[in-house]
Amino acid sequence: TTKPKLCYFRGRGRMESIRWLLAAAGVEFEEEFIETTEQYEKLQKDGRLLFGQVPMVEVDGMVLTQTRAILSYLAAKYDLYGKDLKETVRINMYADGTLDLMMMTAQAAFKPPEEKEENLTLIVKKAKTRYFPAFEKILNDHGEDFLVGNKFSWADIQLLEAILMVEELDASVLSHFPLLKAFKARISNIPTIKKFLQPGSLRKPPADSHYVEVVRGILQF
Ligand SMILES: CCCCC[C@H]1O[C@@H](O)C[C@@H]1SC[C@H](NC(=O)CC[C@H](N)C(=O)O)C(=O)NCC(=O)O
Repeated sequence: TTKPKLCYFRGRGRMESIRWLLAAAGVEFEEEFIETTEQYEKLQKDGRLLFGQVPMVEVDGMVLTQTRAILSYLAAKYDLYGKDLKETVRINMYADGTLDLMMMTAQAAFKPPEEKEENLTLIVKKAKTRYFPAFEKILNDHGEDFLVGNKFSWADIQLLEAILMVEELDASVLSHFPLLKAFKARISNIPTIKKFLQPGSLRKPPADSHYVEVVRGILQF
């Protein structure tokens, strides 16, 4: 079978959660990096970007865009989306929350220098006062190893990804969240995730100024 092909910039952005989900599911994928405006315009001209945007993933004979549509398709395809609708809606709630948090970090690199520090402080504050307390409570109330149905799901993958992303901004961010600390250790040790966290995997580094310049140049913003 042909591997899924991911088409995005050479960075995290909105594509990183898709890389995480595929890696956690043990699915190998290929990547096409958009480095020039010509590449981007060709994709648009060829009608491969429904709304003229990326991420775009070619999988199962389809050309998919819209990050959440792609994530939910892959979560369902790899049995990471709950056993019934009530589990699925909880996974969606948790996934949307972590996506909101991760999009804040994705856009942080694009803030003007004078706003950078304040914005990063705000992200860590949101993580510590809004998102992590919610997940700490879920783990506490359900007393299970995973967020939903005592089974590994897409929600667990996104929460770990979000935790690691915020720890890159403030390494002590979990100091008041013991259950999240244990969750992080547990999920990081799942073999497919452990492998993805090692050097040499297709995981992307935090955005640097070169990445920001390339994306700005291509998207003309
Ligand atoms: C570090 C990542 C930040 C890079 C910038 C990205 O963050 C997003 O805010 C924008 C980009 S991602 C690239 C952007 N894609 C989207 O905004 C997709 C949004 C869509 N709802 C989705 O979820 O996939 C893009 O193609 N824009 C061209 C343009 O709309 O004409």
